[in-house]
Amino acid sequence: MASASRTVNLHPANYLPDTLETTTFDIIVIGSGPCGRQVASKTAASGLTTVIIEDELWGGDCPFWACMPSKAILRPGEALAAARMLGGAKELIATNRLVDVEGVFARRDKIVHNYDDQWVVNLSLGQKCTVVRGRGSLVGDKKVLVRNGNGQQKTLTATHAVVLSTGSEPIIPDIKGIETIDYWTPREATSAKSVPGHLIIVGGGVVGSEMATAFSTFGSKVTLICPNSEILPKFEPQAGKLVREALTAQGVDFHLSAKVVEVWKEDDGYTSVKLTTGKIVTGSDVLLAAGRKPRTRGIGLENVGLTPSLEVDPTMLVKPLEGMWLYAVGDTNMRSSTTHMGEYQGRVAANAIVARARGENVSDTKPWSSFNATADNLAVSQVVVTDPHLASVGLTLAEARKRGIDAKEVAVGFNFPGAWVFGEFNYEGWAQWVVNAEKNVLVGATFVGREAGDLLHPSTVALVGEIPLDRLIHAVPSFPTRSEVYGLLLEKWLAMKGK
Ligand SMILES: Cc1cc2nc3c(=O)[nH]c(=O)nc-3n(C[C@H](O)[C@H](O)[C@H](O)COP(=O)(O)OP(=O)(O)OC[C@H]3O[C@@H](n4cnc5c(N)ncnc54)[C@H](O)[C@@H]3O)c2cc1C
Ligand SMILES: NC(=O)c1ccc[n+]([C@@H]2O[C@H](COP(=O)([O-])OP(=O)(O)OC[C@H]3O[C@@H](n4cnc5c(N)ncnc54)[C@H](O)[C@@H]3O)[C@@H](O)[C@H]2O)c1
Repeated sequence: MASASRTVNLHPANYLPDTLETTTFDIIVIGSGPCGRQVASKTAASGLTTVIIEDELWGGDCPFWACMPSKAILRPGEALAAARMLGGAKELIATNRLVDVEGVFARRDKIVHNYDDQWVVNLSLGQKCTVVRGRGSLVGDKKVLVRNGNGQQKTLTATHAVVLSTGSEPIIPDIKGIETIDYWTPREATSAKSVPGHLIIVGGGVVGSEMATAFSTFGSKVTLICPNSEILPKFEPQAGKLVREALTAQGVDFHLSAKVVEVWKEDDGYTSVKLTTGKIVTGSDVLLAAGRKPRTRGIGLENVGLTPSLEVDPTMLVKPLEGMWLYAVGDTNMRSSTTHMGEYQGRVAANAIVARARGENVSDTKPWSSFNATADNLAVSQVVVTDPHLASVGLTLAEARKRGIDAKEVAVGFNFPGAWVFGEFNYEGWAQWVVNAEKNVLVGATFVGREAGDLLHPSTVALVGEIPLDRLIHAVPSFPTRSEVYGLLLEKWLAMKGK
């Protein structure tokens, strides 16, 4: 069995509620994750006094438990695989396809600063924010109680706004016997100290697919169980299929259209799971990766007449609530659970808070204004760090058509010189645009290919800027680079239009 416990360094002696010199701030932010800190840094920079409350590691999930450690453990396997495509490099790499796991974990520990959060605290202090460790909860309009484990507590008052940025927590599926096993959540996977013999992953979304990629390069046998007919169901079906085929080639077993109905512990310490298909799979460890829900329990929403599922307007103001003082950003509002989109919401919320504090009315702003998180609806971008990467922005073809858009699909492969230099004529990939044919602009894009995540951003820019595709032909990709795929997409689209 792999061990899951971690030591974290919280510096608990510092920044306690009793050390606060005042209890009144212009802005109170609950949660020091990337999204809360984004708001706080901007409100503080504009001269509004801002306090951040945090009851775990300062910095939230992204730097310690989520984005950074997951990408840290994925990158070595990916780099090795990329080098193995190249004659002249592959001969120098051991034929064993596994990474050096101890080295990978040591690098991960460095990247997460050994679970010591002082560097992020220093960032917040440098941004002129007041820092306080404890659990925050709403106790009335603009009133937040901060309480720590030692019984210290203070009630803080906001003169302008309270921002909820409390993040999300894993959904634990309702499976018979689940309470009898010692399962992993994503935290135990990204902070693993040893390698499971056989990891069973429940859920075929982003976490499930990324962790299947990582642990198979560590030498674990991996079985992934997904209730949908294809993995990564939020993306283009062809993209999920390509990632699954690559993982299958790497030795991962898939059970699609299957749910776990029961789990139990075997006498030898292994865990068995029974599927809706009747099959039983036995492994050393189980990772639950079945999605996330807002971390809103126990934060006092009932004290201001709200329920745990928060709805926000385009400025991130919580609806329906009088007084325009409560905002929710990042995973808390579950609009799109990524760091970059949550930080974007944080920027929009900060703009609105600062403007409202000056007495401006910013509630009826147009899409794409600095007070309106329009991209949440039209331009969500994401790179799934599987091997190959799955990078996407905007709408899928099906979503676009559902919205009544005259959407056309343009899809090409990666058979061109810029891709050949990354392998030996064997760089495999798929690029797809979803075009609004009537307006001649992009509404969606997907790229699948090894290390292809960075190909996405030009499409995001074209989509947000609504650049006419005829104009884009003047943006000439350099030769020989993988960006040549843009030329192929454009030529295909112009041919489809008969130009
Ligand atoms: C395994 C994994 C990998 C991921 N990889 C990526 C990736 O590569 N790229 C990407 O963009 N996204 C990734 N994500 C998603 C990303 O981690 C989240 O979207 C992001 O962390 C959300 O930031 P946040 O500020 O909303 O919340 P969080 O980062 O969760 O921060 C919320 C903070 O609030 C604190 N808090 C909660 N309640 C209270 C309270 N009552 N009082 C005081 N403090 C409180 C918590 O302790 C926490 O520190 C990944 C997620 C997972 C699970
Ligand atoms: N690279 C990145 O940007 C990155 C990486 C990891 C996570 N994240 C974010 O973190 C969030 C959480 O990721 P996630 O993979 O947990 O969620 P997800 O929503 O991406 O996928 C959840 C998966 O679990 C399945 N599922 C749901 N109920 C189930 C059940 N009862 N049994 C088995 N499977 C079930 C779903 O069908 C889906 O395939 C995502 O929103 C994602 O955007 C981002």
